[in-house]
Amino acid sequence: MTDHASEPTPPPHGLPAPAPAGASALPDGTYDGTVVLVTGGGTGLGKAIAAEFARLGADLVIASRKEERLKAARDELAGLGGRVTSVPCDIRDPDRVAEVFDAAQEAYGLPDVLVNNAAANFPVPAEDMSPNAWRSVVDITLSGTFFMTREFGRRHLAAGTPGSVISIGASYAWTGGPGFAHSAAAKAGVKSLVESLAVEWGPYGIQVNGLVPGLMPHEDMTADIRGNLDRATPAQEHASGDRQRELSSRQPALRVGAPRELGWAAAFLASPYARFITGHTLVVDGANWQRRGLVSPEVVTVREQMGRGPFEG
Ligand SMILES: CCCCC/C=C/C(=O)SCCNC(=O)CCNC(=O)[C@H](O)C(C)(C)COP(=O)(O)OP(=O)(O)OC[C@H]1O[C@@H](n2cnc3c(N)ncnc32)[C@H](O)[C@@H]1OP(=O)(O)O
Ligand SMILES: NC(=O)C1=CN([C@@H]2O[C@H](COP(=O)(O)OP(=O)(O)OC[C@H]3O[C@@H](n4cnc5c(N)ncnc54)[C@H](OP(=O)(O)O)[C@@H]3O)[C@@H](O)[C@H]2O)C=CC1
Repeated sequence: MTDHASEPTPPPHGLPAPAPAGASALPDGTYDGTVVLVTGGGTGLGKAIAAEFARLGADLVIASRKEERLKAARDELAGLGGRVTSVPCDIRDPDRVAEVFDAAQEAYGLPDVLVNNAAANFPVPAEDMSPNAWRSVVDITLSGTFFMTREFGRRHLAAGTPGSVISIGASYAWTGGPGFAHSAAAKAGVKSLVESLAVEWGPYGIQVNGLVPGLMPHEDMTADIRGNLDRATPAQEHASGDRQRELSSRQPALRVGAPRELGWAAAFLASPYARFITGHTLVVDGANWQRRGLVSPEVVTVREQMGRGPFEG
């Protein structure tokens, strides 16, 4: 019998690194002749998702509020493959949403794939959250996602054509998100929409799935979200540029995710190789959301974590 106790244990090394940028598991040209609409496609994870579709031949439509960002991303994405157009839009406004689809149809045709990536979020203790702060996050994240999805569904039902919707979620849709009550509630709504609409629209050939990123730092992160990461890591780590290493040490994968890993998952979910997958939300986070310790850590209130004093009413 082997005495395992006497064998030295190799140090943990985490999950392997992803394939290099520019690689793809899907055949070249998988999205040739296909139109993909990505909300929030001008920044961060939305841009990374759009890039993977573009590499596989898709024509892209990216939509969000800020025209300058969209233009910069459009130029970047245009170098990857298909054509790219951008349409300024606040997804909270159903009329503007309809105009995005009109513009997309005029440019390339009715989008075959919709990626609901745009969302809003900032950490705030629930007792400090103003009604407008709540509404802003819930309206963008949940209502905006619904308005986009409804418009996509209506147009495909009218045309009798199939389609695929991917809505970007967050793992606190299952767990709750202390300090992010508005966003967690909205993302729980998004997950529920995925499940409802997959059944409603399956008979019409429309797939509806969710896709959840883990910690995937990128240069476009808002100051609010970046500030939250700063709280999670010691100040000297930011100064020395070692924050990435510090963040990695807090993940079961012993590394953070690369945005392209989310892009690859999106490209798979909307592809011909995933036609029987619908109503599902796929989590791409190296199992971080399932993490539990043998011993529970000490409770620290959200106010304390954010360095806030007592509630002042
Ligand atoms: C680390 C864990 C992450 C968990 C996973 C999820 C991640 C993400 O979702 S990351 C995506 C983050 N990206 C964004 O949020 C991009 C878009 N966001 C924004 O543009 C702003 O953050 C926005 C939502 C505040 C902008 O919406 P807009 O309607 O233009 O907002 P206003 O500036 O008018 O503000 C509305 C309302 O919200 C209050 N508010 C804004 N920031 C904060 C804050 N940091 N803390 C508390 N309250 C905030 C603002 O004061 C307004 O309320 P009133 O003052 O009562 O009018
Ligand atoms: N980064 C992370 O660690 C995680 C991210 N997520 C989710 O991933 C997705 C992408 O996040 P990430 O790339 O990090 O965030 P970003 O802040 O980079 O992207 C958010 C995008 O949404 C757009 N947007 C915001 N409000 C509106 C609006 N009212 N109408 C239209 N577009 C809007 C923004 O563009 P503009 O300002 O031009 O309108 C921006 O392009 C989101 O759904 C987020 O909730 C989930 C878990 C973790």
